[in-house]
Amino acid sequence: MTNEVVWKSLNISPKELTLSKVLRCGQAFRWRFINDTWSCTIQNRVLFLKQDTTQNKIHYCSIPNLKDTENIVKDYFQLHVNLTDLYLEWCTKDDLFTKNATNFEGVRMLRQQPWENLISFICSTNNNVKRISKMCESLCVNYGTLINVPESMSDHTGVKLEMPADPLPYYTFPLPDSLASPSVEQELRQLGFGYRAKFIQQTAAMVNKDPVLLEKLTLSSASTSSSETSAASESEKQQLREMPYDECKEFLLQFKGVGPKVADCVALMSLDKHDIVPVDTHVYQIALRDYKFRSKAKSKAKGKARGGSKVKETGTISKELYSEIQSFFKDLWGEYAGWAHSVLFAADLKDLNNGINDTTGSDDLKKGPQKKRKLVEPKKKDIPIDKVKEEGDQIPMSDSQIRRQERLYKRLMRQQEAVAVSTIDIKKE
Ligand SMILES: Nc1nc2[nH]c(O)nc2c(=O)[nH]1
Repeated sequence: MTNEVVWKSLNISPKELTLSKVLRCGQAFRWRFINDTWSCTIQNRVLFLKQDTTQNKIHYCSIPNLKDTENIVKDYFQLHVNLTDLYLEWCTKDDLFTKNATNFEGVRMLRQQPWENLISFICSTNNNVKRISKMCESLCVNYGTLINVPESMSDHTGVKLEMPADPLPYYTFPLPDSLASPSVEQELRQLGFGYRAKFIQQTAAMVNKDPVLLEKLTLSSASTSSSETSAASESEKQQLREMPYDECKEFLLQFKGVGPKVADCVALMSLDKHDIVPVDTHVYQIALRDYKFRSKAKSKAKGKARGGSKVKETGTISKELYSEIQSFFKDLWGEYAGWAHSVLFAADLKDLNNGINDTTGSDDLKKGPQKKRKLVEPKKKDIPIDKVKEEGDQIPMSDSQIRRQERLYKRLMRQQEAVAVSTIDIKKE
């Protein structure tokens, strides 16, 4: 590899893209920020980004210096979508958006690789951003491929550049074949993944043994088209990004550890389903607390209007309530509802708020009006929405913690329809 790096620039204002918000708002989990530079491995390169808000520029370069990096950046941030116009539209439609999105400009939806996104959100079940990030990093370090970054490089004019000093090497996110072997489950347990270890290994094994699944989930370039060398026939390929939402969701739900919320996060964050709002505790709380959402089904059936009463003691909600909340936001914000939700999700995260939202002194996210819930058996068809309370915030977790989580989780998973809706736990980071 030549030690030459070429920094290039895109003209883009913080209103259109604010890296410090977007790369920390619970969509992607592997971005590092060192010496004013963001970096992450993406499609077999390390991508470096610097934002200059005064000049309305984002500088980027990659190692190795590959020709398609500009396309990768534009595609990853979906720069063809005018976010300023979308904010204006959401503000016109929704006064609360106007109020809550203040200071949250430039939060756009990333367009991530579906395979990585799927595994990251399997990790996100009952978890917080910090721990999800540690797990993703751990997957890369243990199962990814090293990308060598020289300490010093020159730019294309020969001027010597110091790369941001980073003590940690860069690894790619592992492909399914690296995670598919049965021994991976035990290894991941030892690394502190708990019950997620099994889901990751099983999902990887499913994808690894089926060329059609592999093709659909591991897109090789920024485009939606598949590679010409694929073993899958045209009809089998049916690209997920072009598929209708229902079919796409059905496809995602076949994987282990994937429930409605995880599937919706992948549909929104990787597969162009821009209108989809993944419903978890926090979105549910935003609906109740800020939007005074009330379930119509409930008020019709029992003459009672409080949506809050619909989260059962099991911490689950019905499929109907899940779709009711999803439709509520879609009706409110329109075809980019999923993007709008991400702005409010970011605004609700304390890490991005310098503690402004730190009303409880202990949580990742603002607290809603919900009562403490006991964990009891959910009914069939209920979707677990709430966090399972965790005692520790560090990985590896203790064996007893893992066993406890497994017991709780298995109990929920036993129910026919009660597949996991992952949440970010609300522990302080
Ligand atoms: N509803 C959402 N849930 C999330 N979890 C997570 O890690 N990110 C999100 C998100 O953006 N929305």
